[in-house]
Amino acid sequence: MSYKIGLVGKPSVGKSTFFNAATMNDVPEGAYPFTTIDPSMGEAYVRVDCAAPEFDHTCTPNHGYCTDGVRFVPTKLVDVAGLVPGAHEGKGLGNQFLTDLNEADVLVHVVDFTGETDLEGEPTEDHDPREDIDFLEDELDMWYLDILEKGIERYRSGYHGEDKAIEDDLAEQMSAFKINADEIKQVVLALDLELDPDTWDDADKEALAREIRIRTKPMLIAANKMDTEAAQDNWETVTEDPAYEHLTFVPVSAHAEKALKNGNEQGVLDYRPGDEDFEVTADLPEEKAAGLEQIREFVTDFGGTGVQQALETALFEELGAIAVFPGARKPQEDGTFLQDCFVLPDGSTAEDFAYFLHTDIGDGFLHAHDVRTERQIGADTELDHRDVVEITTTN
Ligand SMILES: Nc1nc2c(ncn2[C@@H]2O[C@H](COP(=O)(O)OP(=O)(O)OP(=O)(O)O)[C@@H](O)[C@H]2O)c(=O)[nH]1
Repeated sequence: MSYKIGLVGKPSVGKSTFFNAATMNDVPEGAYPFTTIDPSMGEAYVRVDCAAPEFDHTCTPNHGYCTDGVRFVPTKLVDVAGLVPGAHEGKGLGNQFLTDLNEADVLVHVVDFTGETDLEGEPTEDHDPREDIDFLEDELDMWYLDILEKGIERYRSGYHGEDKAIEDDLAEQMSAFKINADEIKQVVLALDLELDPDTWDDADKEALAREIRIRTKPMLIAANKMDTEAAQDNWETVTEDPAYEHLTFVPVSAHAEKALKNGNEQGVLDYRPGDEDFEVTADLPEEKAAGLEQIREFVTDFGGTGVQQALETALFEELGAIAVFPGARKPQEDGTFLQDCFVLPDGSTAEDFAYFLHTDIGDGFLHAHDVRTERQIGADTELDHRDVVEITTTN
């Protein structure tokens, strides 16, 4: 299993630039974990501080790569195409769009913060980026509401027989969103509603759909084009608006990330993705050098281009995932060390991790060790981000 981060956004916001920059990586040949012929799916990487230096060894990653103690762990990035203009006028979201959305564990909504593209992606002035955020949230809520209503229908038609509970029917109908009956029950009660759809009015259903959407489809806003004054002018207005408190914003310049990755590829600069600075290693024409200095100003001010930051915040904060290294204190006989680093759901236990590695390892689970502290940990122990865990099996 590997996580999928879905990239969404209306046309011309810089989604392609973001996607291309994030998936363009100088990865050693053969180190790609996913083979795909789907151009809308790419390999991106999230940074995790490597555990190897703590053991005074060098890691040998199976997938991704590691530079100066920073491990680049592969994750899937899906370009969710088709946030179509006019969708809000009743056409609704396209099928492919919904299929892609269904599969995405977390969304990064790329928003043009300059306000210079309208809802259709055409050039304009003074467009409020909040409209884009509302637009996508409303569309998602309508989609969820539709499914919620189908669940209510199902309940009313008595599909589950006499002993039916509304949360069971809703969970069944919403199985693609990975939410169970218990969690649905919690949401209903948290909204002060009864577990009886006959008592829900339209506003209640909308609130319920929205709450389930927020819980099951975490979303982060990549405030793009922040290298421009227009975008910077909008930043405060939008991010400090209390109506958007439920969202996390990351300032991004997809353009800067793409330029730095290009420079790296051409061998004219040294840039490690996500870093706050880079080194120019070639003599460049004046114009190009000046352009890079502008980018330098941006990355030093904003702590990076924001592309890596957006992906990592989406995965590790919005989704709450953790990265875990399977391993031992010492390299193997063949010199390999900490070859893997896996991204797991929040709350994963030592036993979950064993099953994640292999069914046989899960079935034969005897005990696990926290390699750092050398303490034995039980099957039910919840793991933390960056744990190094060794599992002992009966076979
Ligand atoms: N200033 C600035 N411009 C950017 C940035 N990212 C993208 N752009 C520009 O925005 C325009 C649209 O970028 P694309 O990446 O093609 O946008 P898109 O959202 O994929 O658009 P479609 O391909 O039309 O769906 C291009 O002119 C880019 O050069 C950025 O970070 N800063």
